[in-house]
Amino acid sequence: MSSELNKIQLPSPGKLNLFLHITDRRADGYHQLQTLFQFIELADELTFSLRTDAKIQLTSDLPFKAEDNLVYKAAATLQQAAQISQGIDILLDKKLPIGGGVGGGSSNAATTLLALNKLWQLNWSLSQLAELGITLGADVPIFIHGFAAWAEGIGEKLTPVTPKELWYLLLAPDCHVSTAKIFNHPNLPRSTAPVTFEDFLANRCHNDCEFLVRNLYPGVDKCFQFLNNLGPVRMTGTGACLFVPFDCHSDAAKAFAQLPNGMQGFITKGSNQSMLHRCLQSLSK
Ligand SMILES: C[C@@](CO)(OP(=O)(O)O)[C@H](O)COP(=O)(O)OP(=O)(O)OC[C@H]1O[C@@H](n2ccc(N)nc2=O)[C@H](O)[C@@H]1O
Ligand SMILES: Nc1ncnc2c1ncn2[C@@H]1O[C@H](COP(=O)(O)OP(=O)(O)O)[C@@H](O)[C@H]1O
Repeated sequence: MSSELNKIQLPSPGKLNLFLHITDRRADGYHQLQTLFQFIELADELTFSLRTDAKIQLTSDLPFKAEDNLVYKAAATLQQAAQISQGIDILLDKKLPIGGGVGGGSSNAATTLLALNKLWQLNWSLSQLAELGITLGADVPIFIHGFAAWAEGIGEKLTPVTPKELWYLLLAPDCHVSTAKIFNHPNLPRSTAPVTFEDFLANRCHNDCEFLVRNLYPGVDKCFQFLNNLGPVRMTGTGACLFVPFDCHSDAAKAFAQLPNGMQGFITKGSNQSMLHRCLQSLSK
């Protein structure tokens, strides 16, 4: 890559938790998980342009202060950790549902760390960036590493796996589920016995948050019941998004066509390598 690089545009893809089991709760309140992360081809877009001063300027149409955005926090945290006096202009074009369990905030933070590592010529390793990233959100490391993974711990112990790259009908119910609210709820199951990848392949896995979220959010339950007529539904993360797998695009499209007006749905493909990393690889050629 050219050392004169001063602008870069990168995708920031979402993820699905193909299953999510809670196996324990740590003394600090965080939950021990087993989950399988796979990327989807649906993505936000971020544009980064170097500034001549040290300011970090973020433009987005999200309805909260730039300083509260994980993109800004990622840039500021890296700038401080690397003791860099260069700044950045960032434009965030949001396409992923917010607070939906597709990990948009964490993905945006990871894309920011990877982009600034290049533009600020820091040469940090992926492991260094992931270590910094986990202080911003539990899912940042998976987006930094960019491969589908079996995850344990709080989501940071990653083993690459290659589940089938199916097509998904993804539905975003019209509500935001707070991750903290679900994890703090007394009725959340917290002692699912550990499973293996073979259990996943044999369809012996589920999402431990799903039942509770459907109970607390009638809008999620309504979408769940609708999708249940189209195929095996599952929730991603702590919700609210739901997905149904299909073997091919045309089957997913047929199901999509049956969505009632007003339900926000997407057809997207699962991917075992993040489109961000495919893009970074093609830039380095
Ligand atoms: C559980 C997952 C699975 O992908 O849910 P989604 O957010 O994607 O729905 C994520 O790891 C979530 O990651 P993220 O949304 O970044 O969570 P964080 O900001 O780190 O944590 C939000 C809050 O959730 C709780 N929390 C989070 C992760 C975890 N393993 N145990 C927890 O108990 C903590 O109370 C924490 O304060
Ligand atoms: N760049 C960002 N994109 C989305 N949400 C963000 C971002 N920065 C901060 N947030 C905050 O993080 C919360 C969780 O957002 P998101 O990552 O989309 O959820 P999830 O982890 O459930 O997929 C939002 O409600 C919002 O307040």
